[in-house]
Amino acid sequence: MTTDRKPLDIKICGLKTDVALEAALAGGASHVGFIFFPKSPRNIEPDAAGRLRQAARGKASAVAVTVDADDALLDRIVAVMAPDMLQLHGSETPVRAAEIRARYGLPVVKAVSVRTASNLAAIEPYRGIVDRFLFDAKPPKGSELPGGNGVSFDWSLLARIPAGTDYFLSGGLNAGNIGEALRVAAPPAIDISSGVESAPGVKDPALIEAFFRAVKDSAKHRAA
Ligand SMILES: O=C(O)c1ccccc1NCC(=O)[C@H](O)[C@H](O)COP(=O)(O)O
Repeated sequence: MTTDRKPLDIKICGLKTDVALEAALAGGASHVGFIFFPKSPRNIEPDAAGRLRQAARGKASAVAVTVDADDALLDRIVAVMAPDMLQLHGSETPVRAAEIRARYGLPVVKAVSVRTASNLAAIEPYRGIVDRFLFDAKPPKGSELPGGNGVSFDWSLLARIPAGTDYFLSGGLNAGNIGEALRVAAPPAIDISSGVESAPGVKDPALIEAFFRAVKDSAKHRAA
């Protein structure tokens, strides 16, 4: 059987070490993400991220994740790390997203937090401005992190997204639930962070490998 579906993009986010990066690349990550948010256990300095992104060059797209960053921080990240893509994971407006895209000439991913169908309407003003969305769960009460909380949302809500919308399905994915997530939402791309960690901010190569294996197994399952 042949299919004209694009291969699934897979982003491993919150990388901080060579070992974790190697595991992500060995598994076949299309994207590797670096978090620039001091409150996060995954926070990384631009020069360290630049060294890792250099090792990923030609193998995976490097994504710089920021939260309502000002131009000074973005200038520094872009100059030092040279990302392929910018992920905006805060309350950036469509105007701000457009400014950032124009200023750096880089593709922009806008994170949107989802709990109910009405949250998905939030993407409409960003259409034609950003290159891709990332649908994540709303952070649990009390969390200081807008992402990386290991919480998922109702994937069936994504059935309402207009066909052709490019997005990462994110939030609470792991080797145990990715098969079901792919079956329910059939997303063009997926993103994972805490589901491949042994402790907050500590990526576990064995969990990364298990995640890629689960993705492959589920694809085999669906093709059979
Ligand atoms: O991961 C973080 O610590 C983080 C902090 C601040 C903004 C964004 C953050 N993560 C962004 C991501 O793209 C995560 O991969 C995404 O939220 C999914 O995380 P998880 O539910 O842990 O898989």
